[in-house]
Amino acid sequence: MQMILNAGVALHVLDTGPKDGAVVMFANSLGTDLRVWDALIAHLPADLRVVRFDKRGHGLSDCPDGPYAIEDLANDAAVIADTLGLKDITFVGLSIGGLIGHGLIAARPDLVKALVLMDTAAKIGTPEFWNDRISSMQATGIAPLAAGVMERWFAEKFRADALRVAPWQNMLSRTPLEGYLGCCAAIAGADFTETARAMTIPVLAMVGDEDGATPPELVQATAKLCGAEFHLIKDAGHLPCVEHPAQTAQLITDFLKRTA
Ligand SMILES: O=C(O)CC1=CCC(=O)O1
Repeated sequence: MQMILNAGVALHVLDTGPKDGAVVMFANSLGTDLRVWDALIAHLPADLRVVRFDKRGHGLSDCPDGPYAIEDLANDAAVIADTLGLKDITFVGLSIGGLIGHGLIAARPDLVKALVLMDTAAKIGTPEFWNDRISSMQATGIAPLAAGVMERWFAEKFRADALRVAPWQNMLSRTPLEGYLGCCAAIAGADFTETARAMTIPVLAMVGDEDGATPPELVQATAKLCGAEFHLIKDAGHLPCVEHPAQTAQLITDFLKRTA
């Protein structure tokens, strides 16, 4: 574990695997921290250098005052990459993590050689949708709404076992409100349609068939814009890395081999 500083904001980073291994960098979703990748990473080849981080306002990273812009979050990723000397990154972005990936490619195309889009799109929702979410969360806090969010995050089969859902609901409920709302504002302002259209690097896209946050049609539309290959994960919601870690790790491993 280490902390990397970007303009006074300390970011929690985990950098594992051989330092000379091919680099895979992971960015997680709204209301989750880097543990969302634990199960998937356990299925990846051991010779990879795996870097993951808690975006600002989440996990063990600092929570500066919001709102944030997606460019702030992409800049955090760039500073982490530069501090660690990362090159030729395959960037894996889940939901807002995918927007961070697009932002990183737009700002620092020299860093990224391939992109994996998991349950994400070039533009997620509308500014009105996110402003409504910000207003209701400001009024109630996160915890009272967290059970409803689980219906978007997980497929029906997974939700049948309350003890499997509990850690993720707790993770969401314990996210700092300022950090969560700051990231909602970043999503509201993010539109990478043109970046996606201009994509020249290889892209892999995948989505759960029961994703209630970024539905399959939305993810597939972004995949088309990027010229990406597209995979539908059965019996999965918005976090297929949690529900189907072996399958999603295999898709990434095969993609890494094809793009090596
Ligand atoms: O609504 C959710 O919690 C799902 C989600 C949307 C953007 C993101 O990162 O997660």
